Amino acid sequence: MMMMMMKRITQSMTVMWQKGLKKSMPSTSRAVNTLKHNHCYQIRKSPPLVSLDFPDIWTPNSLDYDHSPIQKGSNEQTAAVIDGKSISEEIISGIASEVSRMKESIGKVPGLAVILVGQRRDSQTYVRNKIKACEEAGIKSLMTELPEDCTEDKILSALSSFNENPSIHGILVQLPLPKHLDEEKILNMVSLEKDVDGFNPLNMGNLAMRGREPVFIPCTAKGCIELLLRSGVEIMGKKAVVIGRSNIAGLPTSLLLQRHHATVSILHALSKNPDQITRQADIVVTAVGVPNLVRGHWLKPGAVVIDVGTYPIEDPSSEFGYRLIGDVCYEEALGVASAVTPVPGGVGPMTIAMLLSNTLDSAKRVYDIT
Ligand SMILES: Nc1nc2c(c(=O)[nH]1)N[C@@H](CN(C=O)c1ccc(C(=O)N[C@@H](CCC(=O)O)C(=O)O)cc1)CN2
Repeated sequence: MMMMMMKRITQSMTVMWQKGLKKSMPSTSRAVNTLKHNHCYQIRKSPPLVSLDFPDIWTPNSLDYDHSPIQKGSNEQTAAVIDGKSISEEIISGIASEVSRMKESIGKVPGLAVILVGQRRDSQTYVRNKIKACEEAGIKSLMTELPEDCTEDKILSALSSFNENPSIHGILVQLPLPKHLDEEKILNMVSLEKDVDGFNPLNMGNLAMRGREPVFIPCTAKGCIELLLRSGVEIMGKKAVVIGRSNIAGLPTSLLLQRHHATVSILHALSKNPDQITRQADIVVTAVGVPNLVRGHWLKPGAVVIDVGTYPIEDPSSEFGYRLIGDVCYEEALGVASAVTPVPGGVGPMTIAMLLSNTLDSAKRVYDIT
């Protein structure tokens, strides 16, 4: 009975839709031909896909930047500092124990391969830190360094040999790549089962889709969620704002927060009145690399703030002549938020811990260890 009623409703809806369509469609073929030449016909074609390929440039004109002086220590500190460095050390020490058990039981260890192209100082530091962390955890690492002007073929051939190497369970290409290289083509070449960065579009697509599981979750996004969970922050049902929509950090973090059932808004360089949107958020994750973008008054009292941004500024007094600052005006945030990650020592070390965790998971999958 129910089925029949449903069928009738569907049929009558189809008839109504067709009638409506007929009304708006010309009845003779001559009229159809005439329409093909005017813009009404165009409306029935799919609209062109809007490209995301322009860079999100955060200029003072695109945003209501607040240039008022930073309120250093004027408010009493309400926020706890989320110590990403020590949390990451704890995680890496757990990974080291698992690796040592794996070695004892099957005589194998996880292996990570890193490809670094060019001489960017920041990329060199991150890769050095990744290799050092692998050593601490007992993970084998291989590294291929290529010159700035290397050809795409050189990278593809290095990738192909790592893809085939059974002692390598994770492969990453350090980003960004020099401009002349086709990042998409290169990342597509990383075998899905070894894509520990989670940047293969199939992994990212599966992360975005209901009922699908990515093989790997991008490390920075995973690190942000891990920091929230380990700090006892509830995500389900909370309003989260992610500032930035990069493939490396903003996009996967917004997808992962959705998976954890937050209500997610994404802000970018063309967003209007970003401060009004962030002020409603329980959780703010910012990943744009604009120093001090998020001022104290951008935050709701008690919000949790995760700062992914890192921006080097000259500092002759520091060991390497520079120091890093984040997207968040840290001193102001401390007086408004309930918890804040510092830069350095917040999300950065977690990115590396999550890379090791993905590499260990990959090896466990290969050797069928639970
Ligand atoms: N292939 C990838 N490329 C890039 C990624 C990535 O996840 N995969 N993310 C960023 C850079 N990144 C990892 O590669 C990364 C950034 C920062 C840190 C970190 O530990 N930062 C420290 C400070 C380090 C310093 O002394 O400069 C901190 O914040 O405390 C680790 C990894 C872009 N590219």
